[in-house]
Amino acid sequence: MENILTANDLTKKYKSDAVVNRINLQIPRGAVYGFLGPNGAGKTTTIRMLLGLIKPSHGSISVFGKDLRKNRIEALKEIGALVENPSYYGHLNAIENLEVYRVLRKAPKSKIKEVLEIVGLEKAAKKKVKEYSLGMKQRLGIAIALLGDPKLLILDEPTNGLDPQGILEIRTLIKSLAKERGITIIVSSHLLSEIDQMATYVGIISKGRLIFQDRIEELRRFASASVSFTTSSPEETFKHIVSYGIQAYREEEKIMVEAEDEAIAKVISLLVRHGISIYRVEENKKSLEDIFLDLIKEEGTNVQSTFKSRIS
Ligand SMILES: Nc1ncnc2c1ncn2[C@@H]1O[C@H](COP(=O)(O)OP(=O)(O)OP(=O)(O)O)[C@@H](O)[C@H]1O
Repeated sequence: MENILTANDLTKKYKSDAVVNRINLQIPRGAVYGFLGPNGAGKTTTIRMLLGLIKPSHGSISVFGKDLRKNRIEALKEIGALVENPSYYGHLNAIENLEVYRVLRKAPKSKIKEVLEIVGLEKAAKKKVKEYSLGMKQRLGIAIALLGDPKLLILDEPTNGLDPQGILEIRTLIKSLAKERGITIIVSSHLLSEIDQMATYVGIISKGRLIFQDRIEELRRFASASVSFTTSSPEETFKHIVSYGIQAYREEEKIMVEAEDEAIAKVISLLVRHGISIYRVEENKKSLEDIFLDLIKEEGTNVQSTFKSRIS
């Protein structure tokens, strides 16, 4: 699939600290790309570089096949963004706020009604923005970002601070912008549960490094279950399973095996053949949240090294 945005070796250093450290991003056309990482991981810094708001210390960014450094104005025309608390004129209503940006963007007047409808603010269009809820303000921010008919929308933590209803509304809006309008979206968050519910691709950043990037299904694959065997002789059980060529590991008295039907059936018949009593066979599903936490742990984990091969 064609990448609408790529970043190579992107790095930002403050003094000698690399807060974004040689990351490679690939954002496929039409994706909702969840840019996930704990607070302070480097999401905002990366996004600010993608938007040309700060200069990378090293590396390059290409938007729609063009180098951002050389074609800044042209590239940025195709991008709409909502980055941290946008400033509004509180004493003006949504239409009046949008008018300010419409003139700057040189968009036609008809755009204002259109974007208000897209974000579901048409009924509140004449209300003063200072009376808006945070969720409404975020939707107005997205409306402003849509004024220039962007092909790529970059949203930095758009659901931060919202109540569950507000979060749901923004999430629904993001999904529909991608699905119905074909807009590619990069959306950052520190919550995997958020990203899980709207993203088709995910990039995970931790301490300035990109530690995973792929389709969200690939991340889910790591949430696949393992099966634990509790038997009369863990030692023997482990020995037999491994000698049969099935991957297994020990967790105290339990022997863990990947939960593929064939493997489980083989293990059971093997143990029965060797006269080992099977007390319990249990399925243990690792949640996506567990995987995310594993990934961002200080020390590299098995999961992380498995993921490394997925990052180009
Ligand atoms: N202008 C700056 N000078 C020095 N350090 C900075 C500057 N801007 C950001 N940082 C540092 O870079 C790191 C990454 O910050 P960044 O805001 O990109 O993280 P983030 O992933 O967006 O987190 P959050 O969700 O908390 O905003 C942080 O440790 C931050 O303190």
